[in-house]
Amino acid sequence: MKIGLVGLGKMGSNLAQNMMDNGHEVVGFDLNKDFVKEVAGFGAEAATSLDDLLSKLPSPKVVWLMLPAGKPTESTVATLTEVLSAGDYIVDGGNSFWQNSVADAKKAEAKGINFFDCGTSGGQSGARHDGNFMIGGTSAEAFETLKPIFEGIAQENGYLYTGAAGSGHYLKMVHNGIEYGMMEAIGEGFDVLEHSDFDYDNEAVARLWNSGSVVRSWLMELAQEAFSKDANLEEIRGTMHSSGEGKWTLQEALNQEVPVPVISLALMMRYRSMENDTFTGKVVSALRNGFGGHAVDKIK
Ligand SMILES: O=C(O)[C@H](O)[C@@H](O)[C@H](O)[C@H](O)COP(=O)(O)O
Repeated sequence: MKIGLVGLGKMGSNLAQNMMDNGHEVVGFDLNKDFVKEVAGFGAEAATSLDDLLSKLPSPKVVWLMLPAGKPTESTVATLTEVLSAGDYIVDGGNSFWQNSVADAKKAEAKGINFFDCGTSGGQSGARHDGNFMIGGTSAEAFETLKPIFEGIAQENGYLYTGAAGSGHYLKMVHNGIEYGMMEAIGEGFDVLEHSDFDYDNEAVARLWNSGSVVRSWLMELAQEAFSKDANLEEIRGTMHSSGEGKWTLQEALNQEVPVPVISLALMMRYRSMENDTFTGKVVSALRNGFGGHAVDKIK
């Protein structure tokens, strides 16, 4: 199949190579010309604009987006919905908010365009080989056309058509909520070890836990790899950025009145990590001092 891939950053470029390895042709476009050059070097056909990309695709056209969630994806989907024809396909492979996907699908489907929201997991290595894909969209019947692509680029059992548009990105959102909780628990465990009176070797512990223990996992393997390069992670700060999916999971859980204490605290810890000091801390410290005369740490 010939696929138009828009967005050739780390994920898009790896996905392009994965698609080509699996016998598909890729026409690639990115606003960054260097990225286009790079995938052309791997054998993809280079497009100079979105229009150029579309002109190089046979009908029905399959246009796959690997763009940052939010404006870049939304504006590209809006343009594609205008210019594509009934029977064409849009696949949003980014981390879009699921309600945006529901709205995008509605507009596309009103013109007869098939819309699929595809949560993509497995990081950069998953995009390159044996990825994991959670796909909602227009219909199971329309999905049959895209199936051969997923058969090749996903690992065995690594893709699922989950039903109506929005359900793919909804599932990816919850997946990432779980990811927040798991990573926070791993981080906290190593923090306790770090503060203990014993002298643990973090890399050796991660390797041990990866060798048959209950908490063996890809995340633990990544921890092992990180500790192998920097035994106590002295070179990196503990600020934990977030792109929104943990927040969306919590918001959805609140809407549905589902208790998610672990995910919500993991998210709060990410926010806390972004501040050196907190106003909460100052207020609590002042109050302790007020009622109990407890010491406060002065800034100067
Ligand atoms: O499953 C995955 O491969 C990851 O979840 C991937 O999609 C990405 O690394 C996260 O979106 C980061 O999310 P945060 O920036 O919110 O941690």
